[in-house]
Amino acid sequence: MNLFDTVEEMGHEQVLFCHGKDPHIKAIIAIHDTSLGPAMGATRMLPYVNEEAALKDALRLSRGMTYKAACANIPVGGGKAVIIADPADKTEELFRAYGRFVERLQGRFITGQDVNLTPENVRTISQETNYVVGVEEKSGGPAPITAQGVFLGIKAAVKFHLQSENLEGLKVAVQGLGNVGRNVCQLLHENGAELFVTDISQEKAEEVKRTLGATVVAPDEIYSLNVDVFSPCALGGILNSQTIHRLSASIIAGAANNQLAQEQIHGQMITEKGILYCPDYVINAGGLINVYNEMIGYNEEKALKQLHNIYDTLLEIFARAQKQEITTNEAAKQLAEERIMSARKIKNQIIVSC
Ligand SMILES: NC(=O)C1=CN([C@@H]2O[C@H](COP(=O)(O)OP(=O)(O)OC[C@H]3O[C@@H](n4cnc5c(N)ncnc54)[C@H](O)[C@@H]3O)[C@@H](O)[C@H]2O)C=CC1
Ligand SMILES: O=C(O)C(=O)Cc1c[nH]c2ccccc12
Repeated sequence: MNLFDTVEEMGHEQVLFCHGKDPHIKAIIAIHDTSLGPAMGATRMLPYVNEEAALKDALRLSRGMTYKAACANIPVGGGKAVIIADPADKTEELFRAYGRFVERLQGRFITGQDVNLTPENVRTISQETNYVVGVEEKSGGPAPITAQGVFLGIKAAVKFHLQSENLEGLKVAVQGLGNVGRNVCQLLHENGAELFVTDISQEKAEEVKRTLGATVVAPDEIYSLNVDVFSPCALGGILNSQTIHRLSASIIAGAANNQLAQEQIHGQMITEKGILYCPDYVINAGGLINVYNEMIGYNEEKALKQLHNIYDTLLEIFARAQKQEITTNEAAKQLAEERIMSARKIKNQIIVSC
């Protein structure tokens, strides 16, 4: 990968390679765009197969955060960080060292808990920096709010694509029953939907079967079920050339980040199959909305209003995509870029007039 060509093409402002010998640490902080405000994005820890995979993840996730904030109409920018390590090798020193890197950015980047980090790990990071939000005790964690946003997204997609405002009897396949997926299942069940679920944890699947009457399937079977909605709430990259042709759902609406393995190619394949795709960074903005409001002083009414905007924003994106004959992903990107451009113009006007 030619690094500067890639960041130029993707539009990143800054990429930081954080390295330390004692304690040993390798982390990448990617700051995509701060036109709308400081870059926000949670930190994940994974034993990436190689450094290029880690960099790609950080670059793509941070750009997704910029679009997420812009589509949610929140005045923050996009960033994301990855710590390259096996979660089995976590130490207090590692998290403290990472916290010092974040502190040195003096608020240009604000982070929190993502894949493989616990609230305790985030508390350790916050011993070295104030630029951490969303530690569980304060707000109950962002996952339940993210799930509410996904639920609203499913409702918007059902209204647009199936011309129905009622979820009664709707068949939904949920992949991943973690903090978000489990809550999505609960909301769907309460609204009369029929659930088909999978998780690599048999225990989690059994719990949802027992409490919500869901049908449990093996992880690989989730794609080919005869359902109305496929809701990916586990991993990224699951919409690819192997899986898309197996789908019979007419709507894709889930929480996972980076669902499309390759945005253009797979976004197009989905559209050609007549499937309505809810762009991941639009439908899963609830977590960001929650931590942002926590940061500025939580006001429930305001946070819920922003959350409910996910419904209208998705309807606007679906209509735009239909009208211009583009993918929903392209329509969402257009909307985000328009908002960022106008924020930049206003900033420049202020600078010029001073
Ligand atoms: N927690 C939040 O507020 C937000 C989460 N997201 C994204 O949503 C997704 C889910 O997040 P959480 O629920 O917080 O994570 P989590 O780690 O609590 O849950 C993920 C679940 O997926 C399961 N899983 C992993 N591989 C699987 C496979 N191959 N097949 C089936 N199940 C599998 C895991 O066993 C786990 O139960 C992630 O991609 C995350 O990046 C996005 C925005 C906000
Ligand atoms: O939506 C995402 O991918 C996020 O990273 C949202 C998020 C959850 N917890 C946080 C803490 C600080 C900044 C963003 C987040």
